Amino acid sequence: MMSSENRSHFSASCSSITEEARAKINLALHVTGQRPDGYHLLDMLVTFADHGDRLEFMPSPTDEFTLSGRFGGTLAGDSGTNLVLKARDLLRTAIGPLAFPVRIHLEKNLPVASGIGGGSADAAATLRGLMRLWGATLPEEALAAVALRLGADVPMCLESRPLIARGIGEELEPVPELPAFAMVLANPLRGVSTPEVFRRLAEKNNPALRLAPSRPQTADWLAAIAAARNDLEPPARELVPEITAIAAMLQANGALLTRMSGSGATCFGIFASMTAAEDAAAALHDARPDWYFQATETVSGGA
Ligand SMILES: C[C@@](CO)(OP(=O)(O)O)[C@H](O)COP(=O)(O)OP(=O)(O)OC[C@H]1O[C@@H](n2ccc(N)nc2=O)[C@H](O)[C@@H]1O
Ligand SMILES: Nc1ncnc2c1ncn2[C@@H]1O[C@H](COP(=O)(O)OP(=O)(O)O)[C@@H](O)[C@H]1O
Repeated sequence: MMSSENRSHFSASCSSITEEARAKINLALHVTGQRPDGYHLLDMLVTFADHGDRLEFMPSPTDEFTLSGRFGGTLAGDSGTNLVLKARDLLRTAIGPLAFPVRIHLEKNLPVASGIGGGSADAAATLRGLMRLWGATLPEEALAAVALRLGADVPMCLESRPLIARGIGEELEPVPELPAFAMVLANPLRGVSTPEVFRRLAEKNNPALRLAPSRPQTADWLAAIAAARNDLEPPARELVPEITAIAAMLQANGALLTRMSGSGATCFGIFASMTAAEDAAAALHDARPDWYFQATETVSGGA
């Protein structure tokens, strides 16, 4: 039953709050070791796309969760295990009685289990949105701990701006010099299991990521990114051979640089302009209408 406090929240404000859950892109991902608990130590250069899922939050007499969007159906069957609801429940426990019932709607535009952190971005957007809706404040460390419990990528998705992430993703350093990139995200719509890719990794102690601290020019950044790696790409390519094909398609359509993001299978191509990226995405869509191609501009570090 709803308490009188909850009822007053519901009647006082039926306006909704929206949050963007931007796709996360690992421009580089170096696996540098493994912790005793099995988690891998990573060095990552990460940025975020101006494209992603969209969440809406509003007070409600009872908790509710609904889904829509191109990939909403993929998650509909197991909404009980959705990271959005895990984030809501963990935050509610941390906040206490202020956390009245909510209706949450998730427009799922990002492919699931695709290396661009859709679930992590949704969880982070839920933390941001519900903090606003509930008018709650939590010490920064407490919020960071809630985020990390939800997944290694959730702390960086809370930030959603260019950064270097180390450890398993809990050590974050902003990169304000990173420029925006015109990009195409490409995915053959075969989900990849992150633990399975890590299990197949042949070498766990690889050289760390080395980037000079300040490179304001896009061409310099492209050269630095090209010199880095995604160590998860070879094992992911074994699991999903289409990754090799999709990277070649991006290149054939004018990408200056292509790489896989996260544990795959999404690959990104960086283009000279948004017009070039949009033209490439349209041509790729015509070639494979059953795959996912999305032109997007990434956020700049200075934004
Ligand atoms: C690989 C990355 C790179 O950004 O991205 P995605 O491919 O998921 O997008 C992430 O580190 C993924 O983070 P996230 O998706 O939150 O992973 P979690 O749910 O915490 O972990 C899922 C499983 O992956 C493995 N895992 C994950 C992270 C890590 N540093 N080492 C690991 O070995 C573990 O087996 C873990 O049980
Ligand atoms: N809101 C959500 N969006 C996507 N996946 C989710 C969500 N909630 C739970 N999951 C589960 O989390 C796993 C990882 O999903 P996702 O974050 O999309 O992967 P990745 O980080 O590789 O892009 C999937 O197996 C999926 O079933």
